Amino acid sequence: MVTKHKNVTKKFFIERMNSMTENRAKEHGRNSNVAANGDFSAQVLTSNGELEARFIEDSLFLGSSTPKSESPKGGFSSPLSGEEKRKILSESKFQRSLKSPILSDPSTTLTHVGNYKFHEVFQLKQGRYMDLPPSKISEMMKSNSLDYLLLQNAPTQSLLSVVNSILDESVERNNSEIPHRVACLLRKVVQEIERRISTQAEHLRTQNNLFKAREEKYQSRIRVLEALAIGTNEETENEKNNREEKKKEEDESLIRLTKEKDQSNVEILALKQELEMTKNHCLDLEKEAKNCSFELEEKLKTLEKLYEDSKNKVIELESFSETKSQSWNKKELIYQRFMEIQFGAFQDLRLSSNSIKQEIIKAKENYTEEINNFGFKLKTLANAAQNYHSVLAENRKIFNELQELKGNIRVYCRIRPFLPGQKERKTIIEHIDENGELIVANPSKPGKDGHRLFKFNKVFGQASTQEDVFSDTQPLIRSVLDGYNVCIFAYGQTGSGKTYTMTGPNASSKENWGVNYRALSDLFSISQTRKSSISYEIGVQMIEIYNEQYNITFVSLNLHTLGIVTHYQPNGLAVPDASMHPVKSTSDVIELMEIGLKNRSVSFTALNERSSRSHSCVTIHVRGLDSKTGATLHGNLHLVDLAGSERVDRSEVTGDRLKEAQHINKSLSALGDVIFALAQKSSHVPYRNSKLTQVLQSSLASLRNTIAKKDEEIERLQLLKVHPGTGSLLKYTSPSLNRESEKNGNNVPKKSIRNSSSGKSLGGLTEKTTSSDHDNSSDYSLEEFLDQLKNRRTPSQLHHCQRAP
Ligand SMILES: Nc1ncnc2c1ncn2[C@@H]1O[C@H](COP(=O)(O)OP(=O)(O)OP(=O)(O)O)[C@@H](O)[C@H]1O
Repeated sequence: MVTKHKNVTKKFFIERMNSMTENRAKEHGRNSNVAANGDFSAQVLTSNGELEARFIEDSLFLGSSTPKSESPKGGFSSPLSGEEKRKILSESKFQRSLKSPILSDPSTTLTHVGNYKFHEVFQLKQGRYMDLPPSKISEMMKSNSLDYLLLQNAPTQSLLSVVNSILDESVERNNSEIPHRVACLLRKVVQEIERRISTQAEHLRTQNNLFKAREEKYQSRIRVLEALAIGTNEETENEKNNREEKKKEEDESLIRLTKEKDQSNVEILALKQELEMTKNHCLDLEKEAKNCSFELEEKLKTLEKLYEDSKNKVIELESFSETKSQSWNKKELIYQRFMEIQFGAFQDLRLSSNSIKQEIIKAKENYTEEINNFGFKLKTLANAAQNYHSVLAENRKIFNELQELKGNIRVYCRIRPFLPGQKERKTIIEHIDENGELIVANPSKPGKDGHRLFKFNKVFGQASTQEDVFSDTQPLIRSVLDGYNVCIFAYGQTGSGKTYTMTGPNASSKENWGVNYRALSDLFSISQTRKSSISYEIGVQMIEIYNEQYNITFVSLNLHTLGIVTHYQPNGLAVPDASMHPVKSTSDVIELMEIGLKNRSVSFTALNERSSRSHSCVTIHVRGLDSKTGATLHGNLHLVDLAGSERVDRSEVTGDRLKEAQHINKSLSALGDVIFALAQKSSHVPYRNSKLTQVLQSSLASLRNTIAKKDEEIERLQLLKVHPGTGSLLKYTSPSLNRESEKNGNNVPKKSIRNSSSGKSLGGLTEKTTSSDHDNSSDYSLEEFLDQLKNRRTPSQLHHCQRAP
């Protein structure tokens, strides 16, 4: 059985080798007799343990296929002996199975060597070697490339072919002599071949030893296997299977290991790269560490310095805090003392606050008591206040009755002093009585005729002030606020001081204020004192009458001519377009009146540098509302500054100025007529004879009622006669127009009536004239006006007188 197994194994090897040989032979395209004969020269065990039989064709012996060779084994004829050839052949037979790296694939050896192509060299045909010139052979021999390549890289078969060719050529030519150089070449070739053979032989010996060892090994295995096979075929089979499985596992493990190895290699590579990177990184870190350490050293130095500084500062601060704490300790002590004082004061305060509290309680009680008393007193006062209004009304009534007793029409005379620069003359004023009598001297007439007596309500001398003049007017202002109409006229010849008396030289100083401003100022002050019971509204109108035409002096500087007013205007001027300006204070009135005065018509005359050529009329309307009763009061105050009257011949005026003078005189005569008619209770009062009387119609009409019926609306008329105190001026007549006054004997001395030589009683109007002479220097128109009052002369007569030379 063992033998059988041996044969099977041997057979297996043989078959395997044959198949390989066949394949090899196919590759080389030739028939291998050796394979066919089942001859194999060697067995090769691969590293995997796989037996592989290789038939290695040795090209060295394939050279026997050369057609020229006579040798059945493909040998070649050479000078070698037959023994040597056999030896070579026997050795070749064995070595044929060996693989020679040099001879294994001649086709793959160099095809290009240096500048020479290998096949060119070995394609040199027979006979050419001999034909080569010595120089060419020498060159070839000298050529390292040829020599080297020929020997080192040329296939052995080729080398042998070359040698054979050379030898064959030499034999054919029967030339026993071989050129030296060829011989050298041959020797070299032969040497190379010998070297190769010896190398191969050495290699083969080594291989042989190896094979022998392996063979022994395999044989021992075979023996083991045979033993095993003898033991049990099944086990063998199993073992075989196990072996195969093991082999498979080993293969798998090998593959796995290989993979693991590859993987490990990859990992190693990655690790190496990582290591490299880490090294670089470490280098960078080292650099950074160096830099950092350098910086840290610097910082350390700085910090040390700072530490030193801070140490010093700490020392300083400690000393400073020491001093501070000492000062604070001192302060604390002071504060403690202060607190103690404060605490003591606080205690005192608490005590005093308690006492104040007690006092407050007491004061509260007193206060309550007083409040109660006050309440009681207040009730009494309320009762008194209730009575106050009735008392006030009573007072007003009594006051106005007193005014009426004094006379509703009053005439005052003011003597103007000499003006600075005026020629000093002897005054004609001889005596001024406190009762209103004025005695004027006429030096041109001797005896009794040289004196004239005039009677007025009051005469103001040359030394009288604006205040003195106003003092007698003042009560009338109160009457306006009580609802009376008051008319104050200033008349007199040009330059006698009418405007001075009514307005004053300038409004800037209160001392110089005339009747107008003082009256208004009084009006406002009285209205203020009464405002708790009566609230007043005050308005102002101002017009001028120039050449029998109206000018509304507040409107503008341009004169504004209006038509004649025909309708009756109660309590106001009969001029519809004269605007009413509400005023709140005296300054408002001053402002308005200054505008009016600027607009007033003035011109130069021989008697007065700046003569007022118009009648100026300021009307103040007062409306009072009694807050308790709701009753309303209406009163108005006319302040009339009449134009200067003059004798036309004396004033030496002509043209427009003459016309102005005539208009002025005419209107003054008309005023005299109206007053006379009113005093006479005449059925006809000639208001329409002049614009002046038309404008004042409503106010003058109430005068008539006053005279007729005492209970009705009362009008008061005050005539301020102003004349210069020079000797050249007129004899004067003093009218007292109040019949009631006359009855009471208040205003008109009986003596005057008795002594009247030329005058007649005119229903209460009396006059006393001590001289009937008409002084040429007298004021003609005024004279006429007064004469009219005395003699009831008609305006036509007056007109006639004016024309008389
Ligand atoms: N009582 C007085 N004291 C001082 N100067 C006075 C007095 N009265 C008038 N004068 C002065 O006399 C001059 C004439 O006065 P005023 O202009 O008032 O007269 P008049 O009567 O209004 O004149 P006319 O009728 O022409 O307008 C003025 O310079 C004025 O200052």
